[in-house]
Amino acid sequence: MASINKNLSDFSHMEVASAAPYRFGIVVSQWNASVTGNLLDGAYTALKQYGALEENIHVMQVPGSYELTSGADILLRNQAWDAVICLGCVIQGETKHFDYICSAVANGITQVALKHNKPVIFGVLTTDDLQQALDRAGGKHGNKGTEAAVTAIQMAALSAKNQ
Ligand SMILES: Nc1c(NC[C@H](O)[C@H](O)[C@H](O)CO)[nH]c(=O)[nH]c1=O
Ligand SMILES: CC(=O)[C@@H](O)COP(=O)(O)O
Repeated sequence: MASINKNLSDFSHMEVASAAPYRFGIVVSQWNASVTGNLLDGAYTALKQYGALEENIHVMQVPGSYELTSGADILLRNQAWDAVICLGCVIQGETKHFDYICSAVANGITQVALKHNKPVIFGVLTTDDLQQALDRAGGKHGNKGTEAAVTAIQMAALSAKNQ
C-alpha cells in the first residue's frame, strides 16, 4: 500500500512552482461530505500556501463523484482555467456499483483533460471503508486534496512553460 509509507501532503522533497499566475477550478462532490470537505480544505489551503489568489480559485459542487467529469467539462468549456482539480470519495458498498463509478470517473476525467488540453487532476479517494478515506483526507496518511492541488500547480506551470 503506497500510502502506508508516505504522507500524501509531504512535498519537502519537491520544489513547488508559484501558483500566483494561474487560475484553478475545483470540482468537489457532495457524497461523503465529511471526507470531501476535508479534501477541499486541503486543496484550497495548499493553493493559497503556494501563492494562488482567492479570486483565481473557483469551487463548484456536484452531487457525486460520477458527476465530477461533467463538472470539469462545464468549467473548462465556459472559462479559461489553467487546471481543474476534481475531489471526491467513493467508498465500496455491497455491490459492483463502486467499480463502475471509479472506472467511469477515472476515464471521464482523462477524456475531459484531453478534450480541453488542460490538466484535470484526479483527487478522488476510492476506499474500502470510511476510515481509510478519513485517513487520507487530513488523517494519518495526509490529505489527497493537498496532493491534488500541488499536482495542479505543477501541471499548470509545466503547461505554461511548454506552450
Ligand atoms: N456511492 C457513492 C457515490 N454514488 C453516487 C454517484 O457518484 C452518482 O452521483 C450517482 O450514480 C448518480 O449519477 N458517489 C460518490 O461520490 N461516492 C460514493 O461512495
Ligand atoms: C460506491 C457506491 O455507489 C456504493 O456506496 C453504493 O453502495 P451499494 O453498492 O451497497 O449499493
